[in-house]
Amino acid sequence: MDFQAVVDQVHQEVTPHIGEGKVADYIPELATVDPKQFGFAVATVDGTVHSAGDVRTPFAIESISKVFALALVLGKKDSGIWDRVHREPSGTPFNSLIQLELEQGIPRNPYINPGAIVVTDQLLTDSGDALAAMRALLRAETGDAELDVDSVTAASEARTGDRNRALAYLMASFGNMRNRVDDSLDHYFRQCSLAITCEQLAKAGLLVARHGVRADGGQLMEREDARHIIALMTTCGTYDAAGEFAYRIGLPCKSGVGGGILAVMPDQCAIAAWGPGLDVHGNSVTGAMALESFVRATGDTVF
Ligand SMILES: NC(=O)CC[C@H](N)C(=O)O
Repeated sequence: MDFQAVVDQVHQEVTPHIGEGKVADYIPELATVDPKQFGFAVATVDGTVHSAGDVRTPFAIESISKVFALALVLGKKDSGIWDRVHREPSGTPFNSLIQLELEQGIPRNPYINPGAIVVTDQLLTDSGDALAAMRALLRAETGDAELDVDSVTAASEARTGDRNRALAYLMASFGNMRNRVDDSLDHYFRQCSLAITCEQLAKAGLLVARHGVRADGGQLMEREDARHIIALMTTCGTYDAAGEFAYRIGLPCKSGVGGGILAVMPDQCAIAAWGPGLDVHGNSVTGAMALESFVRATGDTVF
């Protein structure tokens, strides 16, 4: 398939819509991002990248980091993580508290905020430094030794992170946190603030598309673990819009409020779309549009 032609077509189709949606403003630093940006990149499993638009502009990875945190935790056998987080779609917003109390502090899945905080807490226990582990992984998979946290965004997340604190302390009250709540949250806020470009995200996503095989050929996790990560992207990766994403796009996706969406076509490619304007569920408007257009052009879905 001529992926570059497909990527160019996607870019052309989305261009009239660039700027649509609303940038996240509950994290003040994200509100300063120019909404009139858009990038689209496809990395095929052989490592080739095709891209168009603003594909070398860094943006905050936000909740897409949850995929990589889970990969690192699953890469270590017997972490016991599935005793601490379930695997069902929540049908609620990513930072909702309601279900968490009703379900005794066990989050519905690892891709909503409480689930991701538990995963980061586990990674902190396993590695001694969750942020360092994730940054090292992303540096290795993207080939960019400079990839790092945007400290202004991280400070902004921490300053306005009361909802995440409430989630974490509620879980602690049920005995579902292993480290000091503030320590785990510090790693969580910084992992969300890692700055990544669209091209880099597509490359890093190959880790998932290749079922755990790293850029250097090593195996981060077992093939079955990667299959689980992909399944959860389909059912929970875009929160209370996961059903709509499966219907419209038909690819496993993980979104973040920085406007990025990572999608994978297992054993074929990883696709990254970025547009800062979000819909009411916190998913990128142009990112979703781009993925829809990509699937229309290729005819490839997992269904
Ligand atoms: N959906 C998201 O990207 C949420 C991540 C964001 N850092 C938060 O914790 O609220």
